[in-house]
Amino acid sequence: MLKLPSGDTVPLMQIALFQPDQPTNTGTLLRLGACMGTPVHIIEPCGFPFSKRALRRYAMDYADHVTLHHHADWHAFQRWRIESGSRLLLLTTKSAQPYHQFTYQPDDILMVGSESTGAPDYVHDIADHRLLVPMTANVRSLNVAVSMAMVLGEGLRQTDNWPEG
Ligand SMILES: C[S@@+](CC[C@H](N)C(=O)[O-])C[C@H]1O[C@@H](n2cnc3c(N)ncnc32)[C@H](O)[C@@H]1O
Repeated sequence: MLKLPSGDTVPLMQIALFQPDQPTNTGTLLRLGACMGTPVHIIEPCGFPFSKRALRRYAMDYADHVTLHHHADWHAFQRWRIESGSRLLLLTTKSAQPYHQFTYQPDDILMVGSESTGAPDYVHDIADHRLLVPMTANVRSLNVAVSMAMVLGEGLRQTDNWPEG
């Protein structure tokens, strides 16, 4: 759920980046959030200095059009998430659940792991569901932003929650 300043809540899919390493990927995901009207949560520590200047450098002016939540650490994110009551869906190559055969809810939180190490066990343990984008054999993984774009697209398609142009 997204809480509006009025206190009302609206069901809205949100995306979360667990300890991102690469500012260019973070910029791409912020741009995705800006274009899809999807709030973005960034969970520290990041592998780069997090600043308004860095965001504008990598997300350009799209940084001005995204609802961004910056969490000091995993515990801060978890506190917010539990209060939100939304499901946490972790995108991971370690799942056997294909993302396109999963049923989404309009207020799901889609999370990606860091580029270098993915998500640690404690995130896997707490996730409500873990989703895989099926790949060909002998490859390791998709780019983090590409995997999120695919899954977010399917989630928005199923819930018919596209942004109004
Ligand atoms: C570059 S990958 C991480 C690779 C990392 N070395 C590992 O072992 O998890 C970064 C993130 O992209 C997402 N990702 C990449 N490919 C994926 C796939 N095929 N299915 C689901 N998530 C994927 C996951 O969230 C992953 O944590």
